Amino acid sequence: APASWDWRDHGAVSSIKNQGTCGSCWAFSVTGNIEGQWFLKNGTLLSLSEQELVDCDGLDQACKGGLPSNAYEAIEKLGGLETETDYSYTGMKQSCDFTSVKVAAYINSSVELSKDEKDIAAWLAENGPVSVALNAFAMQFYRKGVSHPMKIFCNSWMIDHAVLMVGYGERKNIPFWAIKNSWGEDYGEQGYYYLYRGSNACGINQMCSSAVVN
Ligand SMILES: CCC[C@@H](/C=C/S(=O)(=O)c1ccccc1)NC(=O)[C@H](Cc1ccccc1)NC(=O)N1CCC(N2CCOCC2)CC1
Repeated sequence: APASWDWRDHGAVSSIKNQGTCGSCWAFSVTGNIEGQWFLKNGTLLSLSEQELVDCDGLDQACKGGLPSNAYEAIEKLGGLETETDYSYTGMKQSCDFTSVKVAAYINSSVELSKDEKDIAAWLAENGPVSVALNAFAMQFYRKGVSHPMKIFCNSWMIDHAVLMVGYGERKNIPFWAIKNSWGEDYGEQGYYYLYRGSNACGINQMCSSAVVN
């Protein structure tokens, strides 16, 4: 795998979004992954709808949380995702307003990735941004630089947030993951969180997944 990679350099990542007070991070993680998969298959970068998942994904709990694995299944059943413009974000659960006529992107299946950070980096560089989940404790106090929280402050078994891994590299010999968050542009470094790579920090390696677009 390349020593570093960043899908933002290849046009596969949409702009930073803001989930607001709704616990819909799981939906943003999944739309970010599918935006990347769709771009790499069809050459078009779309901004896809999280609100469709909040309102219409009955396997998840809208603003009270969800799992990417459930969301992929729900998207397959619904038939795809509408664009952010067609089904815009309100940050509150409403009645489902999905219409298959407006589907802009669809998926065929999904995959769970290896839990080995070397394999995850190789998969990412080859296939696109990855939906990941982690313990977000350190993220809440993050401002800039490569976050390397002590294990006691970032328990790998208390995973409570879902985000999008868009790249990896090294800063002053410190290996990092570049992570797209959904807490707005003012968060961290222009909306991004940089986490130490190589010690399974905060459980980042535990739940890596991606949609598959054939
Ligand atoms: C209230 C939900 C908040 C929301 C988004 C987080 S957040 O708001 O961005 C945030 C996270 C951490 C600190 C501060 C803010 N978190 C989630 O959606 C997290 C994300 C996650 C956690 C663990 C593994 C994978 C993904 N998921 C969850 O919170 N849930 C996962 C599914 C679970 N279901 C219960 C019923 O039976 C089926 C499963 C409900 C809770």
